Amino acid sequence: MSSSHPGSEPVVELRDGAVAIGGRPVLRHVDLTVRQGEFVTLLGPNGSGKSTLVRALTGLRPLTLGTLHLFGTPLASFRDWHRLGFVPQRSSAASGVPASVAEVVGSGRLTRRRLLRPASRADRAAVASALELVGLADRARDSVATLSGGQQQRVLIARALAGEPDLFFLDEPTAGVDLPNQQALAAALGALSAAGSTVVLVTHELGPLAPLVDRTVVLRDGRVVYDGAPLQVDDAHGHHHPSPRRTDHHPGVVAPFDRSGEDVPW
Ligand SMILES: Nc1ncnc2c1ncn2[C@@H]1O[C@H](COP(=O)(O)OP(=O)(O)OP(=O)(O)O)[C@@H](O)[C@H]1O
Repeated sequence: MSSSHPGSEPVVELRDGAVAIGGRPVLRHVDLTVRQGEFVTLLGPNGSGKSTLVRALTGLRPLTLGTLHLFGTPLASFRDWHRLGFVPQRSSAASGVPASVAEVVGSGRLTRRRLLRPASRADRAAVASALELVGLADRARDSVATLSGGQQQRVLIARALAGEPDLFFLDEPTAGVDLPNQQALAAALGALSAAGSTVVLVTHELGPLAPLVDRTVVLRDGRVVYDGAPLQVDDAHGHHHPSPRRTDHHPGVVAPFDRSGEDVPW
């Protein structure tokens, strides 16, 4: 099992995980351990099962086979959902109901708040610091609908950050997002990672996120075919190159392995 943080606690442990949807196998024999503080990217072609894996790891998509532990607790008895943040794929922050940026971000505090209690000073501080982190502090009072698509994506990330998760899942957060917004996102995730949070990120294109990554997992046809040192996505050629970045921060990192035995993992 590959790990860039060999000494730290596992926060996700999936053993022999399988997911079938409508009787069709989508994930098969997936073993994945993510340790506290790791920044892991999930790569793989369209339909390889990346989104399904993230949904399975967050408990949203039931496993057909296998076991999942979150923070050392079996999924069935796990209750600390406020420890997880999740930004799903292709979601929009604008709902049609007029809502300010601060309101949307504040909704990310609900898993930490008692029902019907007004927002506390801690809630307001968490919203403010999440907006600061994604670079939207000056837009707090604006209607979400007035923001660009990339800024709305940052609002959703701030909403997840406002819950102060220590395990953060993002499904293609940079898809369709322009470079300045990608850079703002990279800065936010960099700060989160530097503070010790664990990040699991699905992406097709790393862009400014590349320097943050300390481990890459590649899926193909619902299986893990690579788990090891960071790879860079080469969109033009559809394959990956090993990246020299960040492994030098982890001299204990084990050599990457390729479970398929092929040079190019997809
Ligand atoms: N709700 C669903 N109903 C039916 N099939 C599904 C569903 N969710 C996923 N699948 C199928 O499971 C397979 C894996 O899908 P998934 O979205 O996990 O892949 P992905 O690697 O995230 O793809 P992409 O990069 O396009 O987002 C695909 O063949 C998809 O059609």
